[in-house]
Amino acid sequence: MATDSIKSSTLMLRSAGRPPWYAADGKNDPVYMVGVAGGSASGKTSVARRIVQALDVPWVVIVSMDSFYRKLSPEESKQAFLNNHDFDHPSSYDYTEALRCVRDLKQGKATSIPQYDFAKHAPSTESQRVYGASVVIFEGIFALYDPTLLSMMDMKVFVDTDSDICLARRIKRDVTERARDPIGILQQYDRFVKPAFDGFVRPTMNNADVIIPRGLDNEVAIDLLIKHIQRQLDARSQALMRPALVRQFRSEDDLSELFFRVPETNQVRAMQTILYDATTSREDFIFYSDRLSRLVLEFGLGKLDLAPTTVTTPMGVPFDGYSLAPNVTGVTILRAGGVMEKALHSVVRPAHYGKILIVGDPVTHEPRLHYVNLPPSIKDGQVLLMDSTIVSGANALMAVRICLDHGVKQENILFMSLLATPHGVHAIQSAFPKVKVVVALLDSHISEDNLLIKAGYGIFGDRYFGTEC
Ligand SMILES: Nc1ncnc2c1ncn2[C@@H]1O[C@H](COP(=O)(O)OP(=O)(O)O)[C@@H](O)[C@H]1O
Ligand SMILES: Nc1ccn([C@@H]2O[C@H](COP(=O)(O)O)[C@@H](O)[C@H]2O)c(=O)n1
Ligand SMILES: [Mg+2]
Repeated sequence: MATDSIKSSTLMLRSAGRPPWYAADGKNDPVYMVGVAGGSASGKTSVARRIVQALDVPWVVIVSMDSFYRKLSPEESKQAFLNNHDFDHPSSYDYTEALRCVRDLKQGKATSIPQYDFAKHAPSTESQRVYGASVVIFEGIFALYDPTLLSMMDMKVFVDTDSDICLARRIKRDVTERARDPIGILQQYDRFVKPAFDGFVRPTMNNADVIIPRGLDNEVAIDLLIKHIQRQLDARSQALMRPALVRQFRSEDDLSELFFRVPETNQVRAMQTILYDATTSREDFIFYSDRLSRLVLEFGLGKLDLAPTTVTTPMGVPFDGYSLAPNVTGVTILRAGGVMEKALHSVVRPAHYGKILIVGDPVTHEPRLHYVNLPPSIKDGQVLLMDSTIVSGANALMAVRICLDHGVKQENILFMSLLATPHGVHAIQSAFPKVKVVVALLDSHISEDNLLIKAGYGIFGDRYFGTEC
């Protein structure tokens, strides 16, 4: 039997969408949490997966309580293999660990979720890294048991399936997926599973907002549930993203002292004019983008913390200066941020390079994280994070969060961009107040859909790479 099939799985569908930290200014709580409880094999995991499928929203994570079974002592483990260990008592779970994960996710933070191996009755050595979610589904027999966890849930669901059906399904599942034999399953069921369901699990039905009789078979109830969650998410996302609200945000005066703008000389204004001119040839667009990239990088590098040093000149005179930052990682946010890499190579010799690929959803234009490649040494030094444009700030927020998750300190991040909106910069500064932001041009004109800087250079990547339609 494949090992994968007997490990508990924390299903994660988080490839797309507005990340929860988009509104990480502490005022909004955009993470929607659903608890799904019920007896063993009642269909909790199946219902949770159906919700994820039907919601079709990005950044959804299912956290299974399987992940939080306590580690057994050697004697307990021996008994477990004899079907004589009680996995159905509330004390068999590590609630502190479950709370740590759920709290992180609820706050829009990344977390590490332990994995469980049912065949070994033991946690796996690996854990699963989750970068955060807009919707968290917490499922397990005791999902509606702990008061602190209950207080974090926006919706509480109990799956109520006939116990005979549960037992039949459990036998089938545990033989095929959890490396068990039917006799052992029945022994464990009589000794622990059934009494615990009656004594501990069923009473948590009282904590539920919604009870789903027959689990997955109850398409009407599941449909209603999904529609309700969708409505809640829509309401939240409108409050967060309505362009009118976003546009009335901030001017340059509202930005913190860690925002730096390249001084607007005539040369800078002229380059801006060329880039903004719809008739500019691609050749010129590339030339002046590269030039502006070098300028913003040179200017931004002036904001890096440097260590003082003294050297001796050829005349034998000591000279007090600085050593250029020894451990710098240049991280480009692809696709458009990649154009700044050329300039980076020409002005600095970073020790390392990294790439984060974020692509806008073709329909919603929300950011999707596709690829992350960051060197392990990134955590020890300063990071130059680069994107050509900051509009809503959503891509930038995602990229900063990923760097933090790789151990980078906020104060070591310098975010550089050619063109930004004040509200995009403000979004970064609200979420990550210690990050320095350096831009060449600031423009507060934004299109109705909140995607383009209206008076700006259009879609930078398309003009630079010649992929305009
Ligand atoms: N409505 C259903 N019809 C048939 N099989 C189902 C149904 N719901 C769940 N199952 C199967 O029953 C087993 C237990 O379901 P699962 O969702 O894992 O339950 P739980 O997470 O509550 O233990 C799984 O093998 C699953 O595929
Ligand atoms: N090593 C273990 C750990 C747990 N169990 C059983 O799993 C059941 C909970 O999972 P469901 O997906 O069925 O909700 C629970 O009833 C435990 O008895 C186990 O058999 N072995
Ligand atoms: Mg399950």
